[in-house]
Amino acid sequence: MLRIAVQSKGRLFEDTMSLLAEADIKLSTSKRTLLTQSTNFPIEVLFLRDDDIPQCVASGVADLGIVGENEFIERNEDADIIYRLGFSKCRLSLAIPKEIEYNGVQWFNGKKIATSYPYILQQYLDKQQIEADIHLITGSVEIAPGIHLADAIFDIVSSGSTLISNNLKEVETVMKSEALLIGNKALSEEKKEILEELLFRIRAVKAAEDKKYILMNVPNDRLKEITEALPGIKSPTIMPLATEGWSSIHTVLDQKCFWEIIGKLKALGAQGILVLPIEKMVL
Ligand SMILES: Nc1ncnc2c1ncn2[C@@H]1O[C@H](COP(=O)(O)OP(=O)(O)OP(=O)(O)O)[C@@H](O)[C@H]1O
Ligand SMILES: O=P(O)(O)OC[C@H]1O[C@H](OP(=O)(O)OP(=O)(O)O)[C@H](O)[C@@H]1O
Ligand SMILES: [Mg+2]
Repeated sequence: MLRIAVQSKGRLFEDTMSLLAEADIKLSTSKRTLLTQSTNFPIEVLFLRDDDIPQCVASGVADLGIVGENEFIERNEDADIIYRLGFSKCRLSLAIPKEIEYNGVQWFNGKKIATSYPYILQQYLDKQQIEADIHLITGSVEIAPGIHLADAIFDIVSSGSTLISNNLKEVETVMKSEALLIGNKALSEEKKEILEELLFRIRAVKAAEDKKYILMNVPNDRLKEITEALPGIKSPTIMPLATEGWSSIHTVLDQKCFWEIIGKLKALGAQGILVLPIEKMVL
């Protein structure tokens, strides 16, 4: 049985639980315990604070973990990055009071910077040859300049709205982050096999993300133009309709180019366009 450490509550929790659910890993959710076994897959889930996940995986207490890249790098623990999960995207940035005129990273020399990420910040400052005083705080970092606890902050930014509401501006982006699946470096062969099965499912779920299955009716004399306009995963499926002179085209489209393509297809004579979500995709 594989043991995976996940965040018990917070920013990573919901996406992590949805990913496991979409991979058809059922958990007994009736009682909220620290450790829950799956009822249909050889895995058990250990719920922890995200700070503790890297060490737990590196030491082998858990075989796998799902944690933010920022936290994984900060903890500097020896574990493998197995898969980049693509959710909880954010960045770690330096920010300063918005009225200050900023003239480059040298501004931070001799300044006091509040952060929960001292290791990543120190590495960055060393690289930039800046000497600053790092003030460690574990939460509400953005308030620090406002209460004269520090001159600047180094923290997570996503939409930037927390910075704005604290009268701060982002001046340097130090690293980008997303949720990672990390793994212990010495998994047994049996555990590696379970991990492969888990990865197979995760890949299928991820491949289907942002993809749509579309079907439409097209007059046969437009088939060539319409199929050429479709950037499907392979060539589309074409089937004759009961109505003489018409066919049905089925294909998979990227959500990103969806509206652009749909407009083109309609203009080329496609009718009755149906768009369906895809649950999983095995490529
Ligand atoms: N605003 C955001 N947008 C996107 N991702 C974020 C955001 N804030 C945090 N994250 C990501 O989610 C992770 C967990 O954030 P959260 O705020 O839940 O952490 P926490 O308060 O340290 O939780 P815990 O109680 O588990 O220690 C962060 O390490 C980061 O990778
Ligand atoms: O750029 P934004 O979209 O505003 O996001 C950034 C904020 O999000 C996180 O805090 P969260 O809201 O999770 O609260 P927390 O401080 O309790 O962790 C993070 O610590 C930042 O404060
Ligand atoms: Mg934490």
